Amino acid sequence: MAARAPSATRIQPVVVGSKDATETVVDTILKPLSTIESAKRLAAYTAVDRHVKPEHIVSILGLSGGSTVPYVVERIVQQGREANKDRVFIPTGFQSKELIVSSNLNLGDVDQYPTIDVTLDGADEVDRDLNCIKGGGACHLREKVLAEAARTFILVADYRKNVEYLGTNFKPGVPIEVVPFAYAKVLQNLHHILGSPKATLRMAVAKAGPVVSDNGNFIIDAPFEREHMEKPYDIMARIKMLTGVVEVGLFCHMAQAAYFGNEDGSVTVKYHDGKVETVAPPA
Ligand SMILES: O=C(CO)[C@H](O)[C@H](O)COP(=O)(O)O
Repeated sequence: MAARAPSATRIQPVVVGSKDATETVVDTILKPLSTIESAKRLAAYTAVDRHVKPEHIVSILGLSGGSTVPYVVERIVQQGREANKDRVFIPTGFQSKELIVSSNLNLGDVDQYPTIDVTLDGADEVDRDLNCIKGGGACHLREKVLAEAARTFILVADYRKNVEYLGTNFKPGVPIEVVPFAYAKVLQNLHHILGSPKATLRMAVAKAGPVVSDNGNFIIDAPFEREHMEKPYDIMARIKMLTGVVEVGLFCHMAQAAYFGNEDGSVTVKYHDGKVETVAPPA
């Protein structure tokens, strides 16, 4: 099944718990898809068409949070009830769980399914080696668990996320989940030992105080200079060694492929072996 061309007038789906949930439902219903949303959807549809075949009736799929993954679910739902009746979908947290339930898909847990056929996930930025920054939505601990559990881990994003080096467009820094008791010490270590003087505790927007993850932890955003981001595995390992750090939002050597929707309606597919493919816009 070929992905449909993005349309400037197509209605954006209303998604329970999306990052845009602050918009009213009426605004969301009336708003046509922007170029960026079209790009996200095109990448998501193409990835689903390639990795979640209608004939793959029995499969376990991991789904993350973020604003791109709802388009993954939209495409999976379009495959129909029969294709989805025996599939099990594993969420990473509140948002993706709501999405699975409201889409009438079968909900599972990684406790029951520690091996997952395919995990599809968004990303904040992806480099030329398919290393990525994740955790803009503070879900990266669970997302990493589902990425590791997956036989195939696929990234889906729009063109802004397709970069040579991490940190090119995504400026808040590397998301780091920390145990609340340890946050001040981890911040101090990031500032003075690991070379991220601007690392900050992420504050909530519609609540006083810090963002609290689905695991009850805090999130630190730590920007690093290019020299560190060119070797993301090294800096990830050093951050992870700090006492109190639960997980680092750098996913290195994990993805098999990344799908990027482009402004012109094409999709760039990058593979872990360095191959790059351009899927032309649908006629
Ligand atoms: O890592 C994530 C959540 O922790 C998201 O995948 C990432 O923030 C990308 O989000 P979006 O699809 O909204 O751009």
